[in-house]
This record gives sequence, structure tokens and C-alpha cells, in this order.
Amino acid sequence: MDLIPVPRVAVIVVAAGSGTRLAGGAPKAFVGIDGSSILRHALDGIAAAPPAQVVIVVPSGREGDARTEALSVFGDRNELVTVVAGGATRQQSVAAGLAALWADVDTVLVHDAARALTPPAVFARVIDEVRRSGAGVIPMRPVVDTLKRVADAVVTEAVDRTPLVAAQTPQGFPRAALEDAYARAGAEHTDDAALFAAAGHEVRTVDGDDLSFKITTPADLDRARHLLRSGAPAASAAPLALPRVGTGTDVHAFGGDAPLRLAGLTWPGEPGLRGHSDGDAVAHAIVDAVLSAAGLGDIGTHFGVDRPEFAGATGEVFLRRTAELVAEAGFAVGNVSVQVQANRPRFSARRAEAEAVLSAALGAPVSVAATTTDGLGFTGAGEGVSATAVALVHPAR
Ligand SMILES: Nc1ccn([C@@H]2O[C@H](COP(=O)(O)OP(=O)(O)OP(=O)(O)O)[C@@H](O)[C@H]2O)c(=O)n1
Ligand SMILES: C[C@](O)(CO)[C@H](O)COP(=O)(O)O
Repeated sequence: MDLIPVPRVAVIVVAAGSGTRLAGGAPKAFVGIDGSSILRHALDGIAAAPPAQVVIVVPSGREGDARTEALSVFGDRNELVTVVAGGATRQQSVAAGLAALWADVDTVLVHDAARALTPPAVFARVIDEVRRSGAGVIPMRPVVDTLKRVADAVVTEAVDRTPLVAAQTPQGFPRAALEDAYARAGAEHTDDAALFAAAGHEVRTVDGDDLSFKITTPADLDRARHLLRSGAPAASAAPLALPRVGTGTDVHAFGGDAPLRLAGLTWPGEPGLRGHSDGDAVAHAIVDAVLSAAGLGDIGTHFGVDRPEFAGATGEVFLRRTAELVAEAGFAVGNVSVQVQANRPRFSARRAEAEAVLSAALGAPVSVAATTTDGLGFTGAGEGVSATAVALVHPAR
């Protein structure tokens, strides 16, 4: 009996668009649906039956954020993920993804991150049909609206919708034929199947899914949010309606070379704190509390040693980036309360100054309390400082 070889499948997730029509305050893939971004939901759909390789194509400069999202989805299988920068058009972004494919991949699916709620079964149908037919394959839905041809706002013709379908993604192809088609592509096409067909290759269809709609406008985003609230498929869906709280703690020992940085302030004459960054335990505790409240991991998830762009960054830089991450996830920070335990410095004279700096960086009210510990513990012995923060976030819209 002849055995049919198992395909080595790669999924290229194109997520490099700017999201002009959504106007979500961030590149579209990083806009939050609930507690998770559009990209995160798209990856969740792929992780249910992981392929051999996942290539994520994002706007230049957002590669680190994409790696963070991928790590939280794929965990110890994260070595199957490659992240690359995209181009000015969708077609250029797909080409960048194709260039990053591993040598042993033989079947390629190209998927819009913007179709974030696509069920895993659609991926399986596309892969099966590529394998069976050797053709290009698109998932499709019937066209439900009555269609008209229009010129200068005047209807010139009724269009028969019977032979028409709406194309979705993921679109699947034998790798060699897709690379050939891309090598010969002259014009820009709005999907890969059109480019593939223009090169003379056959394209077949399988059933798509209504959940695979493309998040393009604010109304689409509302629809996705509504679907997730009412129990649609998302593994990582967080309840959106209620405020959420989080806590964070950080400790640093005295002994750093630089002057003390704490609560966003420089403290001349005070001993510095040791740490990879500026050792600002107050800012770091706030970052942990806010990220935790929004379900976005912790400080190590976003500012770890694998993120060289944050090496040596001040606590304020961490706070500003945290505010962006939380906003992109669809939350606003309500307030933060942080308490410092330390013998020194004395906060009373500079409490208002610290609160103003921290609040400005986070974009939300931060109140600061300070206490000594009656000589007890490492803070009482003057060995270091400890800070504990509580944050409240709520849905932004
Ligand atoms: N230069 C581009 C443009 C688009 N895309 C991706 O292609 C998919 C479909 O594009 P679309 O929904 O039109 O996204 P945007 O281009 O971001 O939207 P807009 O046209 O509103 O700016 C999206 O997942 C988008 O991230 C991409 O990777 N690179
Ligand atoms: C690829 C696609 O999602 C198929 O429906 C679509 O063509 C890409 O988005 P666009 O808005 O048409 O550019």
C-alpha cells in the first residue's frame, strides 16, 4: 500500500497592516478585542493544531511584541515561531513571510491576523484539500447581499450573485507553486489566490466560516467583542465587562553605582539600588500590578533581558510602555496605590512630586505611601527597599 506523505505545513500570519479603517490607536494586530489582542486570538486558532512552522509578519519595530504574544500562546513549542517585519502592502508582507520559510516546509497557508476568530477546523479543511488536490485552496462564504454595478452613483447593472463567493483566509498552497507565482507576480493582488491564479495555477474552494470575518472597521471589532462575551471560541478570552485588579511587588538592594532612582525621582546623596535597569522598585511594582490586572503577564514578559531595547531603561519608560500595552488590550488604568517600605529616602517632602511623575508616565492617578518597618527585616536593616502596588483597570470602551 502506498502511504501518502504527511505535509510539512507552515502558516504565514500577516499582521503588518496599519489598521487605518479600524483607527484603534495601534497597528491593527495589536489592538485588544478583550483582554487579548487581535494577533493573540489569531494565534490561539492556530495553536489548537500547531503546524511545523508559524511565521508572524508584523510592522517593523513590533517584532518583540509579536514574540511576546507568541510565547504566551505556544509556550514550550515556541521554537516553531519565526517573526519578521512586513512591507508596505499585504503582498509585500506575504513575500517577507515566504522568504522566512524553513527548507523542509512543503505546504503554505497564508492567514490574515485580522480574521482573528477563525476556527481551527477551517485550517484543517484547507490543508486537507491542498493535500488532496495539489491546487491552491481558499475558504469561501456565499455572497448574501444583492449586488449592483455602479458608475457615478448610478446603478448600471444588476450582478448575478449565483456564481460569486466571498474569499476568506487561511488560503493554502503547495509551497513551490506559490513561490513560483510570487516570483512572477507583476501587479498587486488583494489576496494570494488571485496572484496564484494569475500565474496559471488552479484555485479550489472549501467551506469557510462566518466566524472568519475580517476585523476591518470599529463595527467589526464590536462584533468580535460581542461574540467573545457571548461564548464564541476564544481560549484566552477574558471577561470584558468588570473592572479587574492586580498586585505587584519589587525588591532591590542598596549598593548600585548610580545615584538613587526611586518612584520616578532622582535622590541626590542617597545610595543607589542594584538592578539590571535603574532599580526603581516603585515603578516596577506598579508595572507588575497593572500588567497583572490586564491579564498581560508581568514585567519579565515585556521587559525581560531578551528585550535589548529596554536595557538600562528608567522606570518611567517602563510605565509609559505599560500604559500603551494596556490600552492596546482594550483597558484603561483606573488608579494605582503603591506603598514603599524603606528606612531611606524619606518620602514625605517629595511624595507629591513622585505622585505627579508616576501619574504622568502611566496616564492615570498613582498614590504613594511610605513606611519604615520598625527596624525589622531587610528594609529595617537598611539593606534595600521593597514596594507593593495595587492597580485597577477597566474596559476602555
Ligand atoms: N502592508 C500590510 C497590509 C496588510 N497586512 C495584513 O493583511 C491583512 C488584511 O489587511 P487589512 O485587513 O486590509 O488590514 P490593514 O491594511 O491593516 O487595514 P487598513 O486597510 O484599514 O489600513 C491584515 O491581517 C493585515 O495585518 C500586512 O501584513 N501588511
Ligand atoms: C486576503 C483577504 O482577506 C481575502 O478576503 C482580503 O482580500 C485582504 O484584505 P483587503 O481589505 O481586501 O485588502
